[in-house]
Amino acid sequence: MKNDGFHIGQRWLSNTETELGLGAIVSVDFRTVEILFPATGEIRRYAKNEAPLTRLTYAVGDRITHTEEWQATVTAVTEKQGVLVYEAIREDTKESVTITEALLSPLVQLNEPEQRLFNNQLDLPKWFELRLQSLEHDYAYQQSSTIGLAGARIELIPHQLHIAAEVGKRYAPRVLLSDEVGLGKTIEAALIIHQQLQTARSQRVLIVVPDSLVHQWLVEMLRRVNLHFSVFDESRCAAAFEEGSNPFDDEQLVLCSLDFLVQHPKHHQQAMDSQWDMLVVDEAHHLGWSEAEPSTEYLRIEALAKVIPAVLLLTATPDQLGHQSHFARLRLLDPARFVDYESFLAEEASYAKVAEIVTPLLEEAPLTTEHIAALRALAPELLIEANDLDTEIKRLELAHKMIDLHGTGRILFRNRRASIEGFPARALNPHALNLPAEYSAIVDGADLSDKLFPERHPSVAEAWVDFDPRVEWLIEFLGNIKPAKVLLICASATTAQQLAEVLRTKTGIRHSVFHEGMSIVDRDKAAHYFADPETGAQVLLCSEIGSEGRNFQFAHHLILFDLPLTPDLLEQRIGRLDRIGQTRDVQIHVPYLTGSAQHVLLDWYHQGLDAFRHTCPTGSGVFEEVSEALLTACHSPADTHLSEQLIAMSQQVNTTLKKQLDEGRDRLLELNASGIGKVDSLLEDMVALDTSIALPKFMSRVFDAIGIHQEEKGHDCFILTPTESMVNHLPGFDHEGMTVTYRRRIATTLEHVHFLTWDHPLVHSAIELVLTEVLGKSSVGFVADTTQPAGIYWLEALYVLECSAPKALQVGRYLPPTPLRICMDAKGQPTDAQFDDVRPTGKKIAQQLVGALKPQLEKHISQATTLAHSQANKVLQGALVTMRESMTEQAERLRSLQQRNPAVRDEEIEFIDLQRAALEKALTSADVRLDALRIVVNNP
Ligand SMILES: Nc1ncnc2c1ncn2[C@@H]1O[C@H](COP(=O)(O)OP(=O)(O)OP(=O)(O)O)[C@@H](O)[C@H]1O
Repeated sequence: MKNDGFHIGQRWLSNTETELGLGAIVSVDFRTVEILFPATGEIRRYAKNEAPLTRLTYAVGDRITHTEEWQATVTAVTEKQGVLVYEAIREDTKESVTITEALLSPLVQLNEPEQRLFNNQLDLPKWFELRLQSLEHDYAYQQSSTIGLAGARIELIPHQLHIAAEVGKRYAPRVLLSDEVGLGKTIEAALIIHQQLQTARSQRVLIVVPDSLVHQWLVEMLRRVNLHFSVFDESRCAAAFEEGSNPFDDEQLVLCSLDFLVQHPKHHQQAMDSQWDMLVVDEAHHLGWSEAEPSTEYLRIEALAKVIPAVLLLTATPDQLGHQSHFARLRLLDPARFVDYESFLAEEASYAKVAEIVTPLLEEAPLTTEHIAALRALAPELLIEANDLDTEIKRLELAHKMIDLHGTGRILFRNRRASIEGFPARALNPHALNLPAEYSAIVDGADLSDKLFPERHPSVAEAWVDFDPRVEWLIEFLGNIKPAKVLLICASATTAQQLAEVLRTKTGIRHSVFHEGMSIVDRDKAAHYFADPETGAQVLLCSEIGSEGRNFQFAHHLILFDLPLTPDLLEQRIGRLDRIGQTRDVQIHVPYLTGSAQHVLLDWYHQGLDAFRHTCPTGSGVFEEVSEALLTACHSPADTHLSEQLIAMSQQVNTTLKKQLDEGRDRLLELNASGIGKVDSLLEDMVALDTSIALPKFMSRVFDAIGIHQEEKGHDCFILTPTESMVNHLPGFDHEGMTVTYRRRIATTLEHVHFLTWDHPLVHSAIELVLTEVLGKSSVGFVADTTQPAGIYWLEALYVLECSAPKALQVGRYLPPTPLRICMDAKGQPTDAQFDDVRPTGKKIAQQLVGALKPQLEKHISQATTLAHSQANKVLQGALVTMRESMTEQAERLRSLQQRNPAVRDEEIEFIDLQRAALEKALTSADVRLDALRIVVNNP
């Protein structure tokens, strides 16, 4: 619209102070114009011929906002005495209205790049780069193999990364993480949760752990992956229950104890009623099950697992409560795959055969006709064709399918120490002591518990500490070994407390206790006191609850004051010290009373299973086979013949079971986990990210642009503080100042330092800030290219291909917001020119340039938009292909399973088909939006 001068009532924008909003002319005289900016209440007076103002005019189809804050769409524009009058349709009431420009809202902000460009709302050219880089980095991040993994404050340990990457990228993963004790299941779970959250595959996570591990999990989640979980217990839930609201609905990330859910059915129901994406259960061996008598623990978790799509169960000793319970947990994870215990046992018996058939698929040698026949016979439902085997990738895929359908499934992950290097050794130090006469009558009785733990018999309730030689041995041992830290584990809380009392009254040894009779807070205080390297306790006296999950690897001496009856529990106890992070050999001390039932156990573990010096993965299997002989030997410890028989039998069973495991289950797990080169490339990506300077460089520009001062502090650390010109509130930024590092090594040693990675919330909010600001949507800048004529110009147009869909569809896994940069030269030809150092031009020159080039620029923008659409179409087609492949694979797996198992319901397959249709619809509705424009002029 033609502008024939200033008139009262017209609306103008300031070119220099865009934050003033839309101004209204309040007076005009011969030489000056006065303008009021109602949004800020400020008045400016300018010389008419150089006023830095741009008239805001709308065209038919534009959306305008009235001072009363309703919106309308313009249908016609007329002018009366220099003031524009808009005919429009109100969006809310659909009425036709007439609005003079004086009634436009002063809070107008021009969002569209073209609108801003041609209304002189120009920003510094660096903001265009920041927008482009933010979009590009975010896109690369969404597509990266390291998403959710790179930002964890951990050492890069391959077996953990492999599992985390494999599981974390799945949609609603349901798996059993079953690494041997202390290999990092908690860390793996943290990585998976983090990855699922970062990719928006999950948003609400419920973690359930034993009482004694609540605090440790809370701290690990925060420390390792920056996730703040809320601890739920009776006190937190009771009040809300009274009010009738569901407290679980208030938080996204909740941590509670299994005991809490078992003790409080009403809170369990509340947890059931809240909608979770992921359930994590640690020490899942507590979920005991048998056909006749499933435990309450099992039933509570089973109920949750039925309504929560993703489930992670963690246990190092899946057979601890028997093999049936292990089966039940697998069935809980994948009811379609694991149908009944009998067929599971039969299937397990044929694992070795499956492994034998699958192995050649993973090798380069050609398959024989016998092999192909064997494959077909084993898996007739897969209808294997010769061309299913003609490339390495197809063979690998088939191998995994076979393992999934006929082997351990895709849901069981187990890393073994045997295949991981670098663990220190374990040494057994048995300390033989005489059986005191005071125990004679007790151990001669019929009760096995009395024989194993005579000190717990009521007749010696208080007195045993005075005559049991283990007590004196303990005092002497602690004195000799001082100041080395010692963890002592015994079966009962009373024993631990009584030993503590002796240490308190008879010695000056600093000690602490850890047992189920203490509150969670007191237990954590005790563990903390033990961990303190300077002034802490020398010894921590634990009941059995100290044998699970806790991290005590800073100590190198473990006293087993008594021995548990099952090998898995022994392994859990030793695992407190023998775990990742242990720097020395673990010394296991067993003070035992000669000729007692404990003596039998010691010999059995040591000679029958070699379970002290090495992890014994077959322990529970041997126990099931020889338990009768073991109990008989414990009942008659004096009969050395019984013990010898027991040991010989155990050795034999152990050898057989080990062979079966090696050839069967473990071989399959190994084949499944091998991933062939997968983890190597992931590790390379992680190391490349760790050493890349892209993030520090980008963040330093972002901090600079948004007004955060970054000062180098030494040790690869920086201090961030706000400057006076900080443009906006940045979520996650501490205005008191914060210390950050980009180095993993620093982050894993200095806990107070924030580890800035592409995963870090501060990096995300900085990117979001850049992209939600209008800054940078239009700009003009100079480059100095002496090889090109002066005055030549380019138009850079930045588009984003994006699609909106319900969050639950997680459409971002196929099509994250995708930036498309199109550059046009002055002749209207697309070019791949890139500009590194674009300088500001000064506002006035920029406006003149835009004014002069407007007709050409409009043409270039329309050409660029056509190009962007065609590029976007290619990207979209790629996304559709990937989505269809992945959905087809999921549906096919269920169809294959359905042929063997009628428990797979048609609805499950239909659900996948429905999802595919919804994704198809969402993806095809993806559209391209213009995000920013920059004019670059050569001015050498
Ligand atoms: N990648 C890692 N970087 C640094 N520390 C690690 C890493 N992995 C594990 N750890 C540390 O090693 C110890 C054992 O790890 P974690 O607790 O995850 O093992 P776990 O398998 O869950 O143990 P358990 O079988 O006893 O439950 C912990 O102290 C943990 O913090």
